[in-house]
Amino acid sequence: MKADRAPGADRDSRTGDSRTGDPGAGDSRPGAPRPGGPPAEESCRREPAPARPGSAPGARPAPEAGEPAPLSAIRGPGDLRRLGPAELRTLAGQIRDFLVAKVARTGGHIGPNLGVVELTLALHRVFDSPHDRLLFDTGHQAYVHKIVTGRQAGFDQLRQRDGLSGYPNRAESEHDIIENSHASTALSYADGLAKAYALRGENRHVVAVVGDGALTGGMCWEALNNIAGAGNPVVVVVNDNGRSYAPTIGGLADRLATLRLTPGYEHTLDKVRDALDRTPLVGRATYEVLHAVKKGVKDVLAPQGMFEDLGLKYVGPVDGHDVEAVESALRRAKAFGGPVIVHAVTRKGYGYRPAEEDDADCFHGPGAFDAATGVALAKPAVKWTNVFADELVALADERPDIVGITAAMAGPTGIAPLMRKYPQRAYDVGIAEQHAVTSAAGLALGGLRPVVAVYATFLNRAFDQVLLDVAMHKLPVTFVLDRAGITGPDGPSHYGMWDMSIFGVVPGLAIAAPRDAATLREELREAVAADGPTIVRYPTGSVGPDLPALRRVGGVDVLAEGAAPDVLLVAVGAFAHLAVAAAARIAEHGYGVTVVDPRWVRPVPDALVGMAAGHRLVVSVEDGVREGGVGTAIGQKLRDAAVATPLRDLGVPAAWHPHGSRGEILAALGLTAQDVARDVTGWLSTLDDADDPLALRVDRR
Ligand SMILES: Cc1ncc(C[n+]2csc(CCOP(=O)(O)OP(=O)(O)O)c2C)c(N)n1
Ligand SMILES: CC(=O)[C@@H](O)[C@H](O)COP(=O)(O)O
Ligand SMILES: [Mg+2]
Repeated sequence: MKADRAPGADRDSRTGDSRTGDPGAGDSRPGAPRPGGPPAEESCRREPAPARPGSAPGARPAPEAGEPAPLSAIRGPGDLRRLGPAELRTLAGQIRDFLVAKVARTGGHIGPNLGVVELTLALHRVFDSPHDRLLFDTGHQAYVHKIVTGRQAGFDQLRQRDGLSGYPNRAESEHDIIENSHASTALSYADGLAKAYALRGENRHVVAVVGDGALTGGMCWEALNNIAGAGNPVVVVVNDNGRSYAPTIGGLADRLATLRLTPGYEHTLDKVRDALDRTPLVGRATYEVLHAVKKGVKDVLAPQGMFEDLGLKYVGPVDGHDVEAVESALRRAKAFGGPVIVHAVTRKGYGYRPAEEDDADCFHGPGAFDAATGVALAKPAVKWTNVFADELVALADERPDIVGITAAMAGPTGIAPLMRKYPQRAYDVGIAEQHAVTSAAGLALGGLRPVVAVYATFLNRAFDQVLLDVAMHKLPVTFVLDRAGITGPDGPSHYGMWDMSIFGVVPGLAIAAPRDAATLREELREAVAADGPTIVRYPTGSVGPDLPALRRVGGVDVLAEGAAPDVLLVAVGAFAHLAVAAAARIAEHGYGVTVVDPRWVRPVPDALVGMAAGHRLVVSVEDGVREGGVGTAIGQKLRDAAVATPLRDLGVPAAWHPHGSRGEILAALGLTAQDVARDVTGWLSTLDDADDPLALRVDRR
């Protein structure tokens, strides 16, 4: 039973990647489908499903006459189990309509979720959540799971402050478990859960849904090794749509493609089966014999030894958009009683033409868009990512040793333009940040100048590789961290707030935090010219206007200064704009403020010591975690230099801050110009009154 297409007028597919304003990632990237290689299956493009006679081309066929409208009646998984095939078909179509209508308004992971409608329905019909545990790797594809577990009403506030999370969330539902949006963790959770149930004698199934992209992450294979070894009844559902953002790369992707795209094998089998079904008596027996032969045939034509050699039973490939076929595969897996892989072949964006035809990333995670056309609603703006992408290509034009690395995010991190212009000098390593770092170390040892572009939050998992494989070897690798600081809609596991603290302690590694486009270009060039490892980090979203310096002292830019040296306000990165605005407010109270941008924030520049000694108070403000951050490091440097000027450091508290918009979260943390001005003015007036300059209370909220 095939899925229905969501309604959709004929419309142009969205042009390019709205994240980077990239006019559309050509597919000349390494690892992209080879010309003449597998069919456009990986491009999430597909032939439109056959519409019912009489319906408009591309429109979803009208529900079958007399079918009940099941979506509104679905309040929990139990309601799914009462549905027959026709109602499931209607429900799948209604869920697609629902997803497009809601996510068009809020933005979110529409593509991944359109691809798992039937898969999720089948999961909840075969397994008994929450007694059985359903885990979603990365979790961005759990909207359908939320729809069928009683949370339809929350989608109007999807990913908004105090609204529904875009990922599973235990506070929302007993059906949810993994809240971490970092890929490749679900199988390890599943291994642990299954071991716990086995030890406690609890008869509960553990099912983990993992994407083909997440499967390129090393932790998955560590987990599979253990799952196979433990022999517990873990069901691993590989949601294979051939994509991360771009087509999934590497040998694993090729093997999965072989499995799902061996038309000869599947076609031959269908033909043989049809022919024999028409042959009475002997036909059936003959087919059973052939079916036994099938294993051998399959091993030759579509070798899935990869999994079976690990000791994992393999079931599939199964059409992930056919609820009955998926259910049948899941029931077999459930009954198997040991570790089993169910290989479901799906399509990202399935059933919504703008997503199906979006070659960039199949509407992986767009902002708000016009449901009728798929066109992004946000006005294109120059983003930090665009500035980096352009400067990297300029650098590559000048220096043949410059190469780029991405962990399956060439578009979102700005590596795509380099990949298009110099396909041999840009590497997509899959969702494998640890490998990306040490592979970059290898590239550097080989005489090249690697630039590793990842989101700040994802570099956390590669701390050891940065520390020992790169920095201990003093290798000139540059890490460009996009989405540094508070991002917003993706919630706490996505906040790139840890980098200046955890990587700030790495010996020999220098961290730059540009404040605008001009300093991003300048500091990127300084970074790739450095002898040792460097990080350049900047926030999500559009880049503000350039903020020129009055002068530069020892590498530190002076951005503003007042009549008297009352307070030295040290602004980290993009917070320079906030600091300059706060300084104007503080000046209204008669205090003089010197605003400086250190540019290179770790190690702390020496020039700050002299500047601090000449002021009554030092205040730092950073879009990063406060504990162990730049402010902490400045305080240590002042103490080491016996400079007694009191210091107060403002930053993001080390805590799990709930999702919302970046502005809302920063305001809630007191990181606005108004809040900073109020704090600094308060501290200065305390200094005026106190005879002990250190009698400063820190009454941060
Ligand atoms: C460690 C890590 N790196 C990068 C990402 C960004 N990311 C989110 S989803 C995604 C692609 C996932 O592909 P796949 O697992 O195949 O799921 P699909 O979106 O195709 O359903 C990536 C790279 C992440 N969440 N975690
Ligand atoms: C699930 C995931 O990790 C990414 O898809 C993330 O949601 C992208 O974030 P941006 O929207 O900031 O690119
Ligand atoms: Mg995928």
